[in-house]
Amino acid sequence: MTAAVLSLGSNLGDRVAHLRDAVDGLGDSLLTVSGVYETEPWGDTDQPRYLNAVALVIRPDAPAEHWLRVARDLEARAGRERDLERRFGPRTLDVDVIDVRTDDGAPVVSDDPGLTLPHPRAHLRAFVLRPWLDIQPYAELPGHGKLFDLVRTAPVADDLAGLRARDDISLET
Ligand SMILES: Nc1ncnc2c1ncn2[C@@H]1O[C@H](COP(=O)(O)OP(=O)(O)OP(=O)(O)O)[C@@H](O)[C@H]1O
Ligand SMILES: Nc1nc2c(c(=O)[nH]1)N=C(CO)CN2
Repeated sequence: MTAAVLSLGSNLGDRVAHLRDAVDGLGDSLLTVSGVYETEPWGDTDQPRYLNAVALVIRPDAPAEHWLRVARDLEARAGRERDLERRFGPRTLDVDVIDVRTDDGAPVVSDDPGLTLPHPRAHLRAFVLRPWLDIQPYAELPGHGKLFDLVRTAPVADDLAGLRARDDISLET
């Protein structure tokens, strides 16, 4: 069994529909999903604001790579096009694998560029950590510490003001 934390983001087209389709696409694997946050673009500021959320998924006998395939499938279904000129540019749907745990709760750690775990930029991203805190308040990002500490220290703390909870949108199925 592996459990994974997936980050979902959208800033092109019908953002809510893209997030809802992604959550639907997780099917029986979905354990729970966070609230939705409107967030300032990170890494490349000249683009529309994102809607972000985080999902917790679980599946018997799934290796960590399974979650990367799931992420890529969901992005493809949302018609995501890669702009090689803009690494952090706009997209219909972005699904990142943030953290994967085995049966005993041990984190999967990998420096494979094809699947780096935990996600190498997650500790810098308020748009990942704040929604994650909604669903696992005592979670730890391996190598970086507790979420509740990360969101209270720079650089994440400085970016929290740019997040707005969208309580009018629910991704619960
Ligand atoms: N934990 C991970 N989650 C998702 N993709 C990963 C991960 N680790 C490595 N990758 C690789 O990163 C490559 C680029 O993925 P992608 O285009 O989604 O990046 P990005 O979303 O633009 O940037 P970022 O990963 O910083 O959010 C993919 O080919 C994928 O194999
Ligand atoms: N706020 C926000 N900014 C981003 C996001 C995202 O999901 N949310 N995804 C990116 C892809 O790497 C780049 N920047």
